[in-house]
Amino acid sequence: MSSLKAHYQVHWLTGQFCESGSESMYRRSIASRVRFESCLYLTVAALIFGMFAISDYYLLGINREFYLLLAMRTGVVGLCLFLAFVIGRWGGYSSKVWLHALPLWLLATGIILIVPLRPESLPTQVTAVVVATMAFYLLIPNLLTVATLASLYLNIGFLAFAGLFAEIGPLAMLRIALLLIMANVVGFCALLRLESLQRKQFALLHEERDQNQQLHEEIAHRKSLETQLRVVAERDALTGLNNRGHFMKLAEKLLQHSQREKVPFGFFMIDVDHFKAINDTWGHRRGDWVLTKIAEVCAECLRPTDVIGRFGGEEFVVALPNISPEDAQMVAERLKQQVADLPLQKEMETLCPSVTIGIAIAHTEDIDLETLISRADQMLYSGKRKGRNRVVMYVKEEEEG
Ligand SMILES: Nc1nc2c(ncn2[C@@H]2O[C@H](COP(=O)(O)OP(=O)(O)OP(=O)(O)O)[C@@H](O)[C@H]2O)c(=O)[nH]1
Repeated sequence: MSSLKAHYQVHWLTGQFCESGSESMYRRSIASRVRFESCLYLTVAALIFGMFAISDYYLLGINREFYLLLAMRTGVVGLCLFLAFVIGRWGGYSSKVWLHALPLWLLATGIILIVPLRPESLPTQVTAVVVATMAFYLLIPNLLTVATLASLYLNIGFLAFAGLFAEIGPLAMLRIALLLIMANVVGFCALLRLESLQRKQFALLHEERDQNQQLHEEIAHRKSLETQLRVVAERDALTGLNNRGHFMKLAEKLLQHSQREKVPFGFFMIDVDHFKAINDTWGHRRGDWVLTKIAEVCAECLRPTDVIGRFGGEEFVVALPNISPEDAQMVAERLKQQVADLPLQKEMETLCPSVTIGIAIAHTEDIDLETLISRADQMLYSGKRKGRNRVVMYVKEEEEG
């Protein structure tokens, strides 16, 4: 936060950002507006300056001074209009500050040059210089240094020419100087205040935007942490299947839903045969690999609505909502076959993986998940006893027998 503040610190005298990066960013953000405003004000100022030719005519009549003034005014107006056009087209405020300064110096020169040609109308010219000074400060936006230098040039030049050509006494000179100093101080302070206020507003907006950005990043980070935590809490680290706890939650919901809808619900208990021998022969690392592959093919065999999980060790469980006993038998047989066809690593070519699957079906009766699991488990062990690599389904008679 404090580094942000330092980043957007405004200089007390120039009204600009102390850091050049921030200043360039600010200038870029207002470049097109400044270009338009400079172009507009410059055109208006040039036209007003030109229109004073009418008063020259009434004051001087047609004589050499009038023609000189007219030539000077025409030159200044023409150049100013040309520069206004150039600024409007290409006047990048951040890189071509001189282009914005040039017309001010031109206008100032024009105003100064009137003094020797019309020395008798000095009071009018003093008013014009005061107005021009204020206009430099207030109408040339965001260029405090440029406006200050141009105003100082105008004021000092005017005073010098007034002293040289207008034959005024020291007291009148002092009065004019004080008036011009006042105009400069007022103009400078007003523009300084405006510039720093605009930059402070810009800084506030950016700080807010940066904070929003940070907040968004924080939210995204938290969301990703949440997802990671959920994965850790719900997934089995080795196979990526649902872990036992999460599987039980999902299976419970599916069973309840099936009972509400009055549709059958199937449950598989799958156990890898002779898995200890696999571990003993090829080591635990390859044993892990076999478990992962079996988990993969099992998951691929199922419908999107079925839910599979690792129950523990080399045991997997599957919940199959809305499935008939015949379909359940078919799915289990397909699953057993997929495991038998498992593509194996070269070193494990002699391995013939197989699984025994116990199935229990909840028809429409009110039965809980624990009972279903225990029935499927009984069938699993019955299959193991009968020689493994088989599918055994729970049927009522068997329970009674
Ligand atoms: N590599 C590996 N082995 C595991 C993992 N979890 C359990 N096991 C092993 O799986 C083996 C299971 O052995 P048993 O319960 O005797 O069953 P089995 O050898 O598959 O024999 P049957 O189930 O009767 O066909 C044990 O040796 C466990 O150490 C595991 O995550 N990775």
